Order: sequence, then structure tokens, then C-alpha cells
Amino acid sequence: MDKLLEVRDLSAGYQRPVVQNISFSIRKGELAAVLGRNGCGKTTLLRGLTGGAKVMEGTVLLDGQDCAGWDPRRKARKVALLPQRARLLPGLLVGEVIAMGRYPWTGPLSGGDREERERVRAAAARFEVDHLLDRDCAQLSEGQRQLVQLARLAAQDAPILLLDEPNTALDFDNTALLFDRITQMVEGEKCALMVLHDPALALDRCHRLLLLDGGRLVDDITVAERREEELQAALRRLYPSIRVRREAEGRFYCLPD
Ligand SMILES: Nc1ncnc2c1ncn2[C@@H]1O[C@H](COP(=O)(O)OP(=O)(O)OP(=O)(O)O)[C@@H](O)[C@H]1O
Repeated sequence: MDKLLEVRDLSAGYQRPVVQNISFSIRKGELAAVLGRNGCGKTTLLRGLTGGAKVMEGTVLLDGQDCAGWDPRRKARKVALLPQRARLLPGLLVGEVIAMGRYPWTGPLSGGDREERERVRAAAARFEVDHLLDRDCAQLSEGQRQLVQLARLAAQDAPILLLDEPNTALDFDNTALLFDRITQMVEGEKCALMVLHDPALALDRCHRLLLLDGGRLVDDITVAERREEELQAALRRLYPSIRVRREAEGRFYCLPD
């Protein structure tokens, strides 16, 4: 069983369904992007997988098991979410925020033994925020906040990673760091599903593209299996002006017409 995440006929939303009849699966070692226009339901899809939106129909299997009725702690041991806009309470230290990622394993009241403190430090080092561990969260830049949240996600050490626009506040090099680190984590027996607004980054760094339009999954693409013009035709369904180019060495570029 190498399907870590499997979604069958999922409809999820708030008062009414926002995403409908969504089916896909993600295997161990896969990094998949969710692409779609503003308001099409990307965040709601991720929330439907973690409990933030109501599942109205369908089934979500985490590591082969239907997660309906699981308590939050059991779920958090399987799936970690980097929300689109995470709030960090002023007064909390960076190290304390990253340690929250360990709660599904340790509970909130554990002060953390040496091994736990080392896990937090290693997660911080992975996203190069270990020099900020004693800093008050209120004193961070937006990009530093995003890196701290990524470190919290790493500390959680769940096999399924969900990331909602994880690079919005990151500079050029930290965006590369993000993709390098998530790729390393995925290669180490995890999978990731990442909402992105940059199709070039998605093509370049992700194995799969899930295209969402009006709350429906309209395409599920394995990038390596499609030619440049097929990828462009698929992406034009979402972004009519997009032009996709693949350089000789395989890198992708996307520009508007
Ligand atoms: N808490 C909520 N209650 C009711 N409707 C909501 C709620 N959150 C989002 N929606 C609606 O659900 C739809 C999809 O929103 P969602 O945030 O999932 O889109 P998105 O694809 O992530 O958008 P963006 O790219 O702009 O972040 C929108 O029409 C939005 O107004």
C-alpha cells in the first residue's frame, strides 16, 4: 500500500458544498500541486482533508484507513497542514510555536525532554530559523513567520503534508529552500499536496498537477508523461493566456501570451 492519501468522491464546504465529487490519490514519494483560479476551492479542499471544512459526501483515506470519526490528535499524526494564513500569538517564542508541531505525539503539557528539544531544533534548522528560536513571534517578518510555520510542519513529522500557498511571503532563495526541503521530506517516505499560484514552479518541482475549476477536479496530470503542448493546453483551461515552455535541460517557464 503506497497510497498515503486517497480521496473518493469528496464533497466538502461550509453551509453548502464548495468542492464536489473530488477523487484522487497521492503515493509515497509524490509531490503534487493543486492549481486553480482564486475562489475555486483549493483551500476548502485542504480543509476538507483536515477537518476545517465539513465533509458532506465521500471518503478520505489516510495511509489506507478511512479517517471519518478520528479524533484530531490521531489525524494530526497522519496529516500536517500549513494553513494559508497562520496566526502566531504574540508572546509565544519561535521555539514554542515549532514545539506545537510535536503536540500530537507528546501532548500539550509536556515540557519536552532532550530528545524532543533536539527534534524542534532540527526542524528549525531544516528551514534555517534555528537562530530565531528564542525570538517573540510578534517580532518576525512575514517571510520568517512562514519559515517558522514550515518548521512546525516539519516537527509534526506526519507522512502526509498539506501546504496552502507556502511560498507567498518567501524570497527567491527561500522559495528554492522550501521546495528543496519539501522534496527531501517527501523522498523520505512522505507525500505532499501543495496549493500554488505559480504554474512554472508547479511544473518544475511537482510530479503531479491537480487542476481545480469551479470546485471540480478537471484534470490530474503526471508532468513527466505530458509533452509541452499538452501541458499548455491543460493549463489554458484555467489560465487562457498561459504559454508554457520547456527548456532543453527540462526546466519550465510560463509567461502570459
Ligand atoms: N468559511 C467560509 N464560509 C463560507 N464560504 C466560504 C468560507 N471560506 C471560503 N468560502 C467560499 O468558498 C469558495 C472557495 O474558497 P477557497 O478559499 O476554498 O478558494 P481558493 O481556491 O483557496 O481561493 P484563493 O486562491 O483566492 O485563496 C469561495 O467562494 C469562498 O467565498
